[in-house]
Amino acid sequence: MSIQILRWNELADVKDELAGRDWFFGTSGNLSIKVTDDPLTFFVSASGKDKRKRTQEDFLLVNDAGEAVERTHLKPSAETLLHVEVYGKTNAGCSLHVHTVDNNVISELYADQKEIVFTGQEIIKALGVWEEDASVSIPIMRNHADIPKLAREFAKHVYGDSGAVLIQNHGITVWGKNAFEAKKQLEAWEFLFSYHLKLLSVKNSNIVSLQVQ
Ligand SMILES: CSCCC(=O)C(=O)COP(=O)(O)O
Ligand SMILES: [Zn+2]
Repeated sequence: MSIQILRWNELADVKDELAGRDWFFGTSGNLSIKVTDDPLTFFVSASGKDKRKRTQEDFLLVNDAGEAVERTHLKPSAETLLHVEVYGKTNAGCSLHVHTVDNNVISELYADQKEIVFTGQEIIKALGVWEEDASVSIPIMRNHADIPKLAREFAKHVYGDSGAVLIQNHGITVWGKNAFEAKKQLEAWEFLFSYHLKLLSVKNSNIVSLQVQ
């Protein structure tokens, strides 16, 4: 099987799994997977598609400028330049971007701090951190409608072959060695966001019920 078909299927399978989690609200989200290093080419999701559907037009091959390398009527994701930054600055092989309610709420709640830190959660090991009572943090950056500007700001947080960035009231982008590693990371961050919001909500309702007693 050609490397292109292998990578296409790998990305399509990850897309199906994220779709199964209902992480592609209203056509939001985009995904990419590296195909060749020199010259850089990668498959990126076509813009505006319903990412819950699996079709032959889900991805197109683009170059290091995020432009289609073959004639196609498909448009690369509007946020392809962020994927360009990931492959330009790291050795990552896959990048995933989803908008969830939890990642948007966390990004809004902690926007002023420009990051959120999590400590002492077992799931942190899925992020490759194995020390006892370890902490992990994820940067939170402002959203920009201008995509080249968004990509330039995003690039400031891109280093290391795996990583993650929250974009305020927009979504999370993660990258990793391959599709499996990127998805693992995405699931770990979303677990931490969901846990944190649930904890805040339980604590808050306990305070309210104590006040009314
Ligand atoms: C419909 S959400 C607005 C665009 C966006 O943020 C996104 O992730 C999806 O854009 P794409 O061009 O990749 O479909
Ligand atoms: Zn987006």
